[in-house]
Amino acid sequence: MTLTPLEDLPERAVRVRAPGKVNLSLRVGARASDGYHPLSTVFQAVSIYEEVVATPADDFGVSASGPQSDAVPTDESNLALRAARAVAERAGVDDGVHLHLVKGVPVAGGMAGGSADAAAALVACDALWGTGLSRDELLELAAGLGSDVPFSLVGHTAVGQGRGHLLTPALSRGEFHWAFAVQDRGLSTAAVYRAFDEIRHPDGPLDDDQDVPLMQALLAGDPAALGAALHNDLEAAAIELDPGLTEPLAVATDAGALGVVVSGSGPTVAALARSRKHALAVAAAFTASGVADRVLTATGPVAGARVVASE
Ligand SMILES: C[C@](O)(CO)[C@H](O)COP(=O)(O)OP(=O)(O)OC[C@H]1O[C@@H](n2ccc(N)nc2=O)[C@H](O)[C@@H]1O
Ligand SMILES: Nc1ncnc2c1ncn2[C@@H]1O[C@H](COP(=O)(O)OP(=O)(O)OP(=O)(O)O)[C@@H](O)[C@H]1O
Repeated sequence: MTLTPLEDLPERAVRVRAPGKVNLSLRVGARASDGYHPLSTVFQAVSIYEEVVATPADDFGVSASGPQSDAVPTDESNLALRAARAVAERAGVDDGVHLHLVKGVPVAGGMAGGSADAAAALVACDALWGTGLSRDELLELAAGLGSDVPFSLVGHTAVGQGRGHLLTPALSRGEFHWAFAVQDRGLSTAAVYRAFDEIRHPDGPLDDDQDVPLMQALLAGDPAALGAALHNDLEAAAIELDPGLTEPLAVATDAGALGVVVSGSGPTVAALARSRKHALAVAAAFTASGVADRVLTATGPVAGARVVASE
């Protein structure tokens, strides 16, 4: 990724980077009366980043550049803009801010790109305005913006419960290597959950014990065991809405991926590789077979939203 050179930043700019994510396991219960599904999920933050540059302004505004940035709304629905307004309201700040988003994470791709923008905007506005909000206050604002936003703040590896917003850090050893098959066409998260409701009718509480082998694989830093334990309850629903997704899943398996899974609500397909070299080989197989509009490689886990430049 190309970062804006420090000397090109406007006066008093704060630049924050936040990662995309993969759900290593995503277990989904029955839709509750608030419209959300209870989750038991294991998040890993990966080295595909959103960059948010916050500069002082009279009003609130947002712009975006990078792959698929045409698909990012620049009106009040933008999650980063909503995050900035939430910080201003909580801290009683009267100033405005301009946010420029450099998109690296696929848009509507199941890797929490908008959530990463929101987490980065929370951190950037807190730093720009010197509001000094506590970690807990930022996490509370994050949860109010979206289920995935708290994890984008925290990063690394974490178990998510509730709507996915209640986080417990998880131990993970070493570095895991990924290849991603990205599609230009996105999937709506709400539509995938609705398709899940049509296909599956979960009863009883979520059984966290099913992820014991996955947690052990993370603790041991064992990619083969992690590959075997990858799981996503939303995968069938994503495939129903986008049947072409079976192709990248099959290509990654043929290329020797240790495990392959639809990322979150899709349509990005995540393949776990043996090494960086193997991740490049899986990515090359995605490209050669024409099953992806774009391919990415990454490692995980990585840190959550962090200031990378401030002046
Ligand atoms: C698929 C995941 O990415 C897995 O981490 C998340 O569950 C989605 O998180 P998100 O994009 O931050 O989702 P939100 O913006 O909170 O919700 C979007 C929509 O997804 C559905 N939704 C989301 C989270 C959840 N636990 N149950 C749901 O049913 C709801 O219909 C909601 O209206
Ligand atoms: N800053 C933003 N960047 C991208 N999309 C945004 C943003 N703010 C709002 N959106 C809207 O949210 C939708 C989903 O965006 P996003 O890229 O976060 O999807 P996603 O990665 O599939 O989300 P998740 O994995 O959290 O379900 C987009 O189609 C867009 O309309």
